Amino acid sequence: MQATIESPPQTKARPSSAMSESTPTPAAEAKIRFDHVNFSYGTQQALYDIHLDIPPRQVTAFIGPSGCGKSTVLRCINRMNDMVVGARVTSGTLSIDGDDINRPTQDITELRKRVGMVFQKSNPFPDSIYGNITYGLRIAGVKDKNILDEAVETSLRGAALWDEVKDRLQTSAFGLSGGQQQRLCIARAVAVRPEIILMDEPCSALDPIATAKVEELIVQLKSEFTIVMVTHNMEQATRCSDRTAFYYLGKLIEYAPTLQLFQNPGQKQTEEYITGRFS
Ligand SMILES: Nc1ncnc2c1ncn2[C@@H]1O[C@H](COP(=O)(O)OP(=O)(O)OP(=O)(O)O)[C@@H](O)[C@H]1O
Repeated sequence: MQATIESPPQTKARPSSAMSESTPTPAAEAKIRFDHVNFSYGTQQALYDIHLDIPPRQVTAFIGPSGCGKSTVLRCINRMNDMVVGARVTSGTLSIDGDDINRPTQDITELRKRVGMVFQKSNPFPDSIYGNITYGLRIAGVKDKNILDEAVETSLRGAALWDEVKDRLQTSAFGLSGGQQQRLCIARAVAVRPEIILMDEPCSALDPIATAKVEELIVQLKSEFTIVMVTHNMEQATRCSDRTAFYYLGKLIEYAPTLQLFQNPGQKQTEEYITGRFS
């Protein structure tokens, strides 16, 4: 039996090696499902038998030491790893709403419409605030100014940025502070109404006040979006996420409700990592 989201807590938290001996059971509520996924960069295997269900409209955090594979798992979800020559899923299935996203007929542009991404370092386009938010809609062919205006206001409100920027929408996005730029990038991701938003260490370049705003935003956004975030900050995982996955050396060691994982870890390696006794 795999680490399905309906399982009782004790059975959710298990090492991937234990999962690999089991038979998958469909989880009706899984938005994203990794089913025994192995992944390699060329000849170097980076992920081993990743098996987890990510529920819809919750925040799932990925934690673990540097190089353990968190970002690789995240980038499998929107096939960002395709951009690396030789990188590929070597076995297993990764599905969203039951559809295998690595099937030959998968349209990558469609996939990336469904799966937005926010990066570690904010990356506004060299354009106005308005231009940044409307970019995705304009390349999708939306020309109606009323629709674009409404999307700008809704997205900026959704990213808790509207009040701060509503009087300077036509000014450069580079004129915003680092924290505002990161919230702008979240608003830009939200504007195209994806189903899933991936966040790779979204607060690592921010000060504590900007971090608090982005964390608050992440918690608000989960009412509409499925959020998966990589973080090195365990307090952040505790504050923001519903479920946490701990990885080590390319393996999923433990996956459980966040409070359970931090208060009562089921694996020795998890306990050593979260208590800072990891060697
Ligand atoms: N583009 C790449 N080409 C080759 N190997 C890569 C590439 N990206 C990552 N790797 C390797 O895959 C493994 C997992 O890396 P990944 O970046 O997913 O780890 P991570 O847990 O996100 O690390 P960090 O916390 O430092 O960002 C590492 O051994 C890394 O060297």
